Amino acid sequence: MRAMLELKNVSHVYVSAQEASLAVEGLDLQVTPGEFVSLVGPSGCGKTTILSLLAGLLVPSRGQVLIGGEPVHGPSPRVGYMLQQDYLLPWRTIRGNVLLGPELAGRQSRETEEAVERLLHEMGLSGSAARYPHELSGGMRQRAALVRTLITDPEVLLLDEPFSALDMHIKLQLEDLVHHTLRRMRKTALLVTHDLAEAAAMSDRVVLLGSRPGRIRHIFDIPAELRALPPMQARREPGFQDIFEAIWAELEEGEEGGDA
Ligand SMILES: Nc1ncnc2c1ncn2[C@@H]1O[C@H](COP(=O)(O)OP(=O)(O)OP(=O)(O)O)[C@@H](O)[C@H]1O
Repeated sequence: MRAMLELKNVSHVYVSAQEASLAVEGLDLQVTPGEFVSLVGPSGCGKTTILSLLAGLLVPSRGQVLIGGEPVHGPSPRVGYMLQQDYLLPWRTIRGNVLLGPELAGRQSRETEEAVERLLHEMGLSGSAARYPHELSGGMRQRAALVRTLITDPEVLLLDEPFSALDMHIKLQLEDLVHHTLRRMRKTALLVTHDLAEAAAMSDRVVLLGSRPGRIRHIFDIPAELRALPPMQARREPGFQDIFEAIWAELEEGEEGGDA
């Protein structure tokens, strides 16, 4: 099967007037259509750099970055981004925020409006569509941000710590909702997170990176019986602790080896 996301021997150097620093080196990764993959690793190992390369916000210093088999030449509507901060426009209602993407793309239609209402309903936001962002809780705002990302129908979602600013119980609920929605829509997703349990509960595979420079240390396949479950349920399975501890042990080994 052709990869939806592909990094081929990718390295990236940040260059400033004072110095050049090698952020990631020799990355090879393929993510198949509909797969959910997480990137974990110590601070500074290049997780955000990888998302920026895939989003077309950075050009790799070496190697190739491909989406759907095509080289990335800049931001593309095939790719949606969800971040820790929701970046909802405070002067627009939730519905107005969600409709911004289609408006800018000149794709306003009855179908789009119906799709917005459907997604708002699925995210439990129908009753809040006419409210402004400051009137909503953090979890509701992130659900609105997810609707805004999904309404442009990207094939790929890049998720940069989208749950990290939320209270634990809201975070667990949102993990389930995002997992369910992306699976149902058969989206390909790459999640950056510092939370190893979140990565293990939500993903098909977990990519562990080492740092200085960022390199792939190990790729963990999540057992099929866990993958079939919603994240909250997967966390309660006996096999969950084993995979969590395997990732943790590998992360610690890297740090002891001066990798962090
Ligand atoms: N704009 C930049 N200019 C110079 N160096 C940068 C820049 N952005 C990132 N770096 C460096 O590149 C490396 C990778 O950074 P990146 O932000 O991708 O890591 P990360 O794994 O996302 O970190 P964190 O987990 O702390 O968010 C780090 O050493 C960082 O200092």
